[in-house]
Amino acid sequence: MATHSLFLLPGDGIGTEIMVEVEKLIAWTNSEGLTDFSLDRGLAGGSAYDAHQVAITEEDVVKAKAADAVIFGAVGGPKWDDVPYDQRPEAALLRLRKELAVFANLRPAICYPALAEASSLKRELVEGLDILIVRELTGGVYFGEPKTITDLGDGQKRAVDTQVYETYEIDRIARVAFDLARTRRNKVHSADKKNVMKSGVLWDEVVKGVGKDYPDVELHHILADNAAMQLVRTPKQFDVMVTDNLFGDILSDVAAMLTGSLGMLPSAALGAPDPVTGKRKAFYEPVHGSAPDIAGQGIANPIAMIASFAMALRYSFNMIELADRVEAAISAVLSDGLRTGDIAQDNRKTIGTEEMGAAILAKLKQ
Ligand SMILES: NC(=O)C1=CN([C@@H]2O[C@H](COP(=O)(O)OP(=O)(O)OC[C@H]3O[C@@H](n4cnc5c(N)ncnc54)[C@H](O)[C@@H]3O)[C@@H](O)[C@H]2O)C=CC1
Ligand SMILES: CC(C)CC(=O)C(=O)O
Ligand SMILES: [Mg+2]
Repeated sequence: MATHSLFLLPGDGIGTEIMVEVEKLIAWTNSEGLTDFSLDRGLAGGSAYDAHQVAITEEDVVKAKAADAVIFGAVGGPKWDDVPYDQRPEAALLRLRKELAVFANLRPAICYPALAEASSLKRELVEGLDILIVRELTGGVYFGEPKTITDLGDGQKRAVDTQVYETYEIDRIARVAFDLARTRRNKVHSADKKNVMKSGVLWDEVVKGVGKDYPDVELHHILADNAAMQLVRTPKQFDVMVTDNLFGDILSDVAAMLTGSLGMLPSAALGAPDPVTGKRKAFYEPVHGSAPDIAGQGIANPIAMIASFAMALRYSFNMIELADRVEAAISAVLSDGLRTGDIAQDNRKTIGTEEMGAAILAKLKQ
């Protein structure tokens, strides 16, 4: 029997295209005896809806919960704009995050040296950039109730989303951020909107309380709108940024562009360690979506997906050396000048998804 189980959910659009490249990589690490992964595959999002009229089947939710790690591509697309709201593709993702209770979303934004020119910011602003956004993933306004649209008559409607946080949810994500800061540059920025939101007031109070247990870590408060501005003004002032579900979603897309492209940003979503086994539920996915504008053309950048798999090696399986090797292979192909369209500079020749995946695998084999 294989030592570790992976459940693959490619999803929709470019999700399916980039997952193929990760599968090739896993086939190689397994064949070399570097890993011993068993693989199972399921459907999520529009692909599940087309097959079963649900965003994800109960069977696939059970498999996701049982796996040592879930590797997820991306879901969504205009094809499913008119499906019932609770079966829209994104519902699969939110349900999996909630049911796996993977509350801690690590979104590292690293600017690879060869890509300093690919960012929309000046080289000196992003060269050497290494920041980590720690996003709360299972609470806040994406999940809060009530969540309704009410018909008021006279052509008027009222839409309500509810932002809710409880102390324990803020406390546990803050501890993840402080613990990670200790392995980095000992600095945490906590971003909220305490000037206008009660949830922000509680967020700040709890984060400051947790900060007392980490006197060696510098804690800075920042309003989330200013955080967005500072990320593009002087991004290197940040080390770890902890924030809620909505602000983390937005701020991590901003951070992505500092690295050259949304196609570069991986993520890990982790649950609390099991009190008996110490194992965490874990969910790995690129930060980007299903990119309907380029889906089906074979031109998506697979790096965020492959780097998400590297995060699985690091965080779920403690295979640090192999994770380092995968990341070094990514860095090496970029240094060789290989580029997908999203990270190409100066009308440089570009390669497709498959060629980029193959080039990374070839570097790994060296
Ligand atoms: N985790 C997930 O499954 C997510 C799903 N979505 C869904 O994806 C769909 C499309 O959303 P968008 O707002 O367009 O966001 P998106 O992230 O799919 O695309 C935004 C832009 O970035 C480009 N891009 C993204 N990933 C890329 C890659 N790997 N290589 C090259 N270019 C890349 C796209 O071509 C597009 O121009 C929607 O249905 C949305 O709900 C959005 C974000 C996350
Ligand atoms: C369905 C969305 C919440 C996905 C997204 O944009 C994200 O998690 O970054
Ligand atoms: Mg997002």
